[in-house]
Amino acid sequence: MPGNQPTRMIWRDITLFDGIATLPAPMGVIVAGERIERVAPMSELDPETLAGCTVMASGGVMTPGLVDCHTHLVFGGSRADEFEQRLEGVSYEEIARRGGGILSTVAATREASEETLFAAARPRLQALIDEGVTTVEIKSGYGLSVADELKMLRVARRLGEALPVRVVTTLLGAHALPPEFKDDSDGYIRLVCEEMIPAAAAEGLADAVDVFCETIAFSVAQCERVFEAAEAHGLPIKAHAEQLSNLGGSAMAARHGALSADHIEYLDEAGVAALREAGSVAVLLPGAFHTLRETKLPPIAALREAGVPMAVATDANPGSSPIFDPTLMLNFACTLFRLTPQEALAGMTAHGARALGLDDRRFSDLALGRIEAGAPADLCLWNVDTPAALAYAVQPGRLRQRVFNGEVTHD
Ligand SMILES: N=CN[C@@H](CCC(=O)O)C(=O)O
Ligand SMILES: [Zn+2]
Repeated sequence: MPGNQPTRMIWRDITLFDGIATLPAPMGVIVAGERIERVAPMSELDPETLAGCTVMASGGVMTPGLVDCHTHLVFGGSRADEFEQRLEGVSYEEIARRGGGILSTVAATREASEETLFAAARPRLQALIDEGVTTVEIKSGYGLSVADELKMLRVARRLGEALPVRVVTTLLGAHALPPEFKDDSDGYIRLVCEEMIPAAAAEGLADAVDVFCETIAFSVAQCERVFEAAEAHGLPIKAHAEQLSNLGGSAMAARHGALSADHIEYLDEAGVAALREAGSVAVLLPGAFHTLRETKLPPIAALREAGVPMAVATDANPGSSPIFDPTLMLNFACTLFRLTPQEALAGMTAHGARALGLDDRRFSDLALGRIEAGAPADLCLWNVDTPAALAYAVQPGRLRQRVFNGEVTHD
């Protein structure tokens, strides 16, 4: 289909999940060029309008292209051995303290050339695309030196040029303490602030800056320094916070206007209030919760009550979430976190886009994650009866058509 597709296309008689709510069939969606031109019940589309359109499909469930707003899919090596250790009872934190975990991926990533990293990441990203992802965030964080972090970000950018997907890059220099700074974590934070962030900004390689605020990573004060450096370079911020303990990293990030606080199993009431006040998104990562067999649930009811938007993402990475399947995450978000299927879908569309600043809120006028007139035509048509069925069954292969920026890429 790519190359010779019609200029005006209609999907007719569909059930529509528009990013927030379900509009029952029969709805029609008209795409002209790269944008959505019209979204309306079929009864409101007159014969003249329909006559100028090529019918791409009749029936089915349409959603916005999925937005996976939290991944670490560029990395070297594998951590299958640690998976085995965890099955023998060694905890994620203990593995990290022994110098494994993130640091073992850092060693393999430093070792790998840009080419090797690109070749390894490409099929991982393709797996997400084949299950409906049209926008993906990719973090650095396994380089932990200026050169290696930039190398990772370059690979992420190249992936976005090579494949039909929007790639948003995030510099995660403050992910773990590299061995050469073993006894000098403040020294490493200085490197992140004074060299890494300026270098990534100068080369235009980072769309945002992230930190890992945790007892096994960096303190709230250190993360705040990173945020101040990001702000000085005009880069939006986000945080891995309250994953394994409650340090108050989310509230601090919210005070700095963070796009999102991610993981947040240990988020307390004050943290929920801070996210609400800042308009930050709570990014839920059920893949990590599942893989690490966590027991502390994120405060879903409090977030819901406060009206904090909840996003859902794969967290695809070699350690805590080696899962490259977005629709499985919809299911996990419901079964593990008790989101409704509609909330889970909004989490991987409209709210996922907001967690990246791509919802026309502050950093972009793209309005991704929504099916509405004027928005970029990133769409998925699914072989399911209802939007909820996408979260209900764990069944890859239900994507019938995928439209990226007005181009049909899967048919
Ligand atoms: N929490 C910190 N960072 C990653 C894990 C990375 C890893 O274990 O390699 C996460 O989002 O889960
Ligand atoms: Zn992460």
